[in-house]
Amino acid sequence: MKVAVIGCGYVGLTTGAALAYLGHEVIGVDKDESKLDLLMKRESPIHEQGLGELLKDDDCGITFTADTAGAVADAEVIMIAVGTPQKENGEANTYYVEEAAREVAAGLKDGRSYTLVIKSTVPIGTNRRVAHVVRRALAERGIEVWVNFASNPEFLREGMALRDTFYPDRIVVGAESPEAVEALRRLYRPFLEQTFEPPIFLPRPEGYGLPPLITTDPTSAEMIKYASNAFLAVKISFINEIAGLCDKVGADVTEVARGMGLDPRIGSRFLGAGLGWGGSCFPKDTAALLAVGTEYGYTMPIVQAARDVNARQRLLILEKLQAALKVLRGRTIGVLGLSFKPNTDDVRESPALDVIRLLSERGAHVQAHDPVAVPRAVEALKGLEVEFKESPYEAAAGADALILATEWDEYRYLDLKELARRMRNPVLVDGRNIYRREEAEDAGLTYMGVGR
Ligand SMILES: NC(=O)C1=CN([C@@H]2O[C@H](COP(=O)(O)OP(=O)(O)OC[C@H]3O[C@@H](n4cnc5c(N)ncnc54)[C@H](O)[C@@H]3O)[C@@H](O)[C@H]2O)C=CC1
Ligand SMILES: O=C(O)[C@H]1O[C@H](OP(=O)(O)OP(=O)(O)OC[C@H]2O[C@@H](n3ccc(=O)[nH]c3=O)[C@H](O)[C@@H]2O)[C@H](O)[C@@H](O)[C@@H]1O
Repeated sequence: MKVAVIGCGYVGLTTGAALAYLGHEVIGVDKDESKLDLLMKRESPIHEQGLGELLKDDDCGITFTADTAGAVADAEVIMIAVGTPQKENGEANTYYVEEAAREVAAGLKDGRSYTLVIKSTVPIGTNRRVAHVVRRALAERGIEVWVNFASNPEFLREGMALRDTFYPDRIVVGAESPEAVEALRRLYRPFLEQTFEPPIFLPRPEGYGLPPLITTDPTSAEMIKYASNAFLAVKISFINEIAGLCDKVGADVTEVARGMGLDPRIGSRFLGAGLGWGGSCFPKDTAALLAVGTEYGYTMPIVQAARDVNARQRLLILEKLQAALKVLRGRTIGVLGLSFKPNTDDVRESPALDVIRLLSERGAHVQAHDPVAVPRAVEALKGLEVEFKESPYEAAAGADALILATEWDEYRYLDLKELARRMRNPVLVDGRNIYRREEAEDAGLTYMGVGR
């Protein structure tokens, strides 16, 4: 099928490249010139496992342009995957989605039919709103075009974006018209039936079954997306709340999570206590859900509490440091990890950066390391005096304490004795609970985890 994807960020680029690999004729549109320059050279503007390889793969014939109207004219399916950032009042900003919709409408051809899909995470009612925007624009142009609208929320995780796209847990389509559902069923058939030959670097996971296609109305589809993210955020905040109590009573939250997670009704995933959640989605999507509630005069105390607990997690780490060092002002603190999670260079709402900001506010000097996210962190932390180091050992050198903020694999196998030797004061705050206490203490470190 001919597909146009508007917005080549994490979602648009991953989806577009994967659909092109399946054999669809995909054209990706973006307005960001520096991004487009890289894409034209078939280089990935984001650090995402396998994406660079996929873009260079002969089977992935995706092309790129800045011209939305030209890209959509002959497309059968048009996907909008632009950002929906948080507004000051917490609401999701749908400006970019509506702008993209207007640009799409300007390119549609008289007498043709299209399926217009919203992949961005958008507040309830946005699909209807976009339909209105497009129909009005077409009426102004005085042309007759049949547009079938669909909401097709995305569930991929950064760092695993291609894996989640090729091997999804489910595909959700919210549409009023059977034509839209049929178009998306055709588009995704190779994923639904797993009939494609997996890319060499992305083998089909063992035991992976076929993903269900959930068809529903657009409003429910929009709600599925927000409810899923909010639930995951609540789950992490719940274990973090338990971790705080574990600290007080002397239990080990990793043991508690293991014991809880074996109950299939609970499940073991997303019970990792630590610095809390960040990223471009949980913070913004929980805020957006609360804002929708407010619009209807409806409070959502569980989602609110998840956010409160999450904000408190960052402060708890500082309290641990204060307990160990007494005074933070004038201290040197090493920070390992800057991205909001491993395997990505995304630092949006990163817990690591929040901790660095708090440390700087309290007069501590920070020296940080990250395997890939330093350039983005430099940008995000502009104005703060943070030193960026080439290796984790350099980040530890001369430090009064070291905080493990992001659990990159390379931090799992550090020579802890060497870290301790390089530090002025060998205090290790394990903000992701990846080390064993005995191992750290044997290496001469004073160990502090979260909830253990
Ligand atoms: N990042 C993630 O892991 C996931 C994100 N989402 C949702 O998907 C949406 C997109 O997120 P990301 O891909 O992370 O955003 P992003 O910020 O990485 O990419 C958005 C892209 O859209 C481009 N853009 C904006 N307006 C445009 C226009 N009028 N025409 C063409 N291009 C335009 C921007 O230049 C940018 O490259 C958001 O609503 C987000 O909540 C959903 C699931 C996962
Ligand atoms: O809507 C989105 O954008 C996406 O948001 C999340 O994906 P992502 O933000 O990429 O990353 P996650 O793996 O969910 O991690 C989010 C945050 O939670 C933290 N986390 C995760 C798991 C855990 O046990 N503990 C924990 O603190 C991570 O460190 C990270 O800061 C969801 O997992 C995706 O399904 C969704 O599509």
